[in-house]
Amino acid sequence: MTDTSVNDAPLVLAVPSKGRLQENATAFFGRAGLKFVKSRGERDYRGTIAGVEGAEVAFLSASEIVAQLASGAAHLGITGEDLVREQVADADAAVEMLTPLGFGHANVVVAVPQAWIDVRTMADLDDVASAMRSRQGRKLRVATKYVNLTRRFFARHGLADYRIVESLGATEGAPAAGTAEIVVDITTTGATLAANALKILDDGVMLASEANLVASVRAPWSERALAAANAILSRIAAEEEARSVREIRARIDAASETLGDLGALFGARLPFGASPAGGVLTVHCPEKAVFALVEHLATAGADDVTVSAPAYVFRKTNPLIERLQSRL
Ligand SMILES: Nc1ncnc2c1ncn2[C@@H]1O[C@H](COP(=O)(O)OP(=O)(O)OP(=O)(O)O)[C@@H](O)[C@H]1O
Ligand SMILES: O=P(O)(O)OC[C@H]1O[C@H](OP(=O)(O)OP(=O)(O)O)[C@H](O)[C@@H]1O
Ligand SMILES: [Mg+2]
Repeated sequence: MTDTSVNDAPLVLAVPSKGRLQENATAFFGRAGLKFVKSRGERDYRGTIAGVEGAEVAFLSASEIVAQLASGAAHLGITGEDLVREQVADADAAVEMLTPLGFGHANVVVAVPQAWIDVRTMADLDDVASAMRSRQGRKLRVATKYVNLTRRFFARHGLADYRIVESLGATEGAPAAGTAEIVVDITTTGATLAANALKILDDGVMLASEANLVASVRAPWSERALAAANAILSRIAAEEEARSVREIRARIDAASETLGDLGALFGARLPFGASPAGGVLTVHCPEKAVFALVEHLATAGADDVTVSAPAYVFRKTNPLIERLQSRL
């Protein structure tokens, strides 16, 4: 590749196109004003973003998104932390988790048959595994698709007498089918474990996962790609900030300096600066502090106190872009 092509490489944003994360991920980008355009119709696996220059959208499965972030084929993507920790050998070197997204919650857990009433902890499981090994000469079989997470977690608990049976689906059925004694799998409601008469060990939660916005450290971060990332991340951050703040406007007799330190008192700030006596004051404050602040302003003689929820709050810089830049 020549220098110009590297400098020109577009940003690739990888978006779940199927499975559990698809709907929430699409809604998430929609809230941030990021609308995907598929020029060749619904089955097109490549798209663009309306109004964002230099960005391509790749529609992929959650696990393929991890692979592309790890290799550097995609710059940004949404995927589950479970898949990142499982699929990427040195995840912290290859990718940066920019922010958790509040959906796609699921735990990766160690589950054993409910009938094993004396087995409640990893230490109990270790006893079972050692006994199987010494009395029956065979190893405890663990059905899972989370091979690497399982090896790491079992090693941390000093459990060595086991063998992994790789599972590609319907993992919870393995004990009943006789292909493994226990399972490591992901769960949200617990319904599938219960239906298969399995229980989670007390200390058997290996990872509490949720969907994350993830950046690739290895992708070709051309100037063009960085500019596109800036446009995307500033919209996402503006929507995130807007969701957590309320804007309060009021006519007030006193100058804003006489109101005390609104930052210390309410976690609020004056985005457009201090207001003079007899002027209009604009305050941004956390949602939970709204009524306390309104009462504080009323005490100072405020009138027409109007509270609204902004759609976006754009700042010169934002935590997402700062996190990304700190890694490039
Ligand atoms: N109850 C759940 N079960 C499984 N995954 C969940 C659940 N809740 C949230 N997730 C998240 O969704 C991710 C994708 O799971 P999903 O089953 O949708 O994948 P998929 O689209 O079938 O992809 P693949 O074909 O690669 O398995 C999981 O890795 C996890 O991070
Ligand atoms: O705790 P629950 O709410 O019951 O969810 C857990 C189930 O969901 C997942 O399977 P999925 O439906 O994604 O099918 P898959 O195994 O084909 O990915 C997971 O592998 C469990 O089987
Ligand atoms: Mg699945």
